[in-house]
Amino acid sequence: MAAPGKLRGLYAITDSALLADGKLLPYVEAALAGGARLLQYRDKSSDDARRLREAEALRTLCENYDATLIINDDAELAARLGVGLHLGQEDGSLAAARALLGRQAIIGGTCHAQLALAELAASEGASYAAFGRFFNSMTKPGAPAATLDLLSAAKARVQLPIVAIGGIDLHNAAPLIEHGASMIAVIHALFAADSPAEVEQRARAFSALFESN
Ligand SMILES: Cc1ncc(COP(=O)(O)OP(=O)(O)O)c(N)n1
Ligand SMILES: Cc1ncsc1CCOP(=O)(O)O
Ligand SMILES: [Mg+2]
Repeated sequence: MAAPGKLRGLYAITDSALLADGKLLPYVEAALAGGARLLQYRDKSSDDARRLREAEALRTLCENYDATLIINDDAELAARLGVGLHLGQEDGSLAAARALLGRQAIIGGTCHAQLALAELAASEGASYAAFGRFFNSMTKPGAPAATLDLLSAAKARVQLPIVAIGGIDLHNAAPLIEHGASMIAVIHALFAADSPAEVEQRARAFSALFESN
């Protein structure tokens, strides 16, 4: 199982549009330098060769910063690289992914706004339960809405670290942590930036929220 300290802090997620034009590696490195603990490679394309190349490069970066790479949606790619995995409700079985990736792998599951999905994820061997979206999300506007009350209930009932996602920025993140999120997953408010320096500054600010909570 994952070391407990790994599953607390900023969870950075890549976006192919925001990180086009050579930005992927410098912007991700900046997020890691700023303290991101998990890095999810989220690329919806079917260009398998590029996906493998990029994921390998991200794995090296994560190793350099003692962070963990998580692959979105693609259990085979995660197995090939020996890294973690995030699965949504339509992305296949958590139990099968656990069998494929082994006990040590970090495997997360999307639970939208439903405690029952989190309890199921726990029983199937997930490492964390992800709830959200909590706010308006530019990246995934149609994701089901979750509330702070749900987070409190999940903290009390679900035996897994909780990830909050969806429209999270530096102004709205703190209450999520106060209500039980052990990680906050961020795309737009981290990577829609003009420079790697700006990404690093934002990542530091997100990470600092976990020191005071
Ligand atoms: C940490 C985290 N939480 C939720 C999601 C959403 O997963 P999913 O519902 O499968 O949607 P896509 O991201 O695949 O569009 C996630 N990726 N990461
Ligand atoms: C993948 C995903 N799942 C629920 S909301 C979301 C998008 C998160 O991105 P952003 O931080 O830009 O709202
Ligand atoms: Mg998915």
